[in-house]
Amino acid sequence: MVGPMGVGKSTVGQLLAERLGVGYRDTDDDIVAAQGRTIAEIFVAEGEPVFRAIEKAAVRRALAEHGGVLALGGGAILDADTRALLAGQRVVYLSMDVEEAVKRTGFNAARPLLAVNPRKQWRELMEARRHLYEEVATAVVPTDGRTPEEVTQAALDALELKEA
Ligand SMILES: Nc1ncnc2c1ncn2[C@@H]1O[C@H](COP(=O)(O)OP(=O)(O)O)[C@@H](O)[C@H]1O
Ligand SMILES: O=C(O)C1=C[C@@H](OP(=O)(O)O)[C@@H](O)[C@H](O)C1
Ligand SMILES: [Mg+2]
Repeated sequence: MVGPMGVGKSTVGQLLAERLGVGYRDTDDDIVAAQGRTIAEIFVAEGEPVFRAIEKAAVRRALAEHGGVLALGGGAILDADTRALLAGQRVVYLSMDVEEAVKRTGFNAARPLLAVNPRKQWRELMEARRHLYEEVATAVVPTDGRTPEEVTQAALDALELKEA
């Protein structure tokens, strides 16, 4: 699962794993567990480049170890090596517009990249990232106005996978 922060990768990833009868894993959770700190704490203490290096290793490990549904952090696709690792995988890009993003995240401090001027930052972030999400995706699923269950069904349809 890839897409911007707050789009529902973690929520839909878990529902999708249940529907498919496979395991679920989330690289942000892996990082928090391994580091014993929140993502926000790592950003503040170490800065984004260090977080990205930690994240890259976490994605590599998760892809090697895990065969079910994997949710990535929204910025993981910024790394070219990570994008290369995603080649050959089924990759669902969950998309949304900025107003949906406001509703989903509440633009709160838990997401450090949106802490100052959230709407502007979100638009800039998407300008920098949209083509990368599209590059790695094998399926694009719009989430605007859809419940997590509806998004999950749309993802299943888009992947043309049968339920377990
Ligand atoms: N389709 C949806 N409709 C409304 N709210 C959603 C939807 N998907 C997720 N959410 C909510 O948006 C927030 C962010 O979801 P999350 O799964 O953590 O996104 P991500 O992992 O992409 O950052 C959560 O509060 C979640 O409950
Ligand atoms: O888009 C990003 O750069 C980030 C997204 C977050 O994950 P979610 O997409 O699950 O919110 C988390 O990895 C970190 O705050 C950075
Ligand atoms: Mg998440």
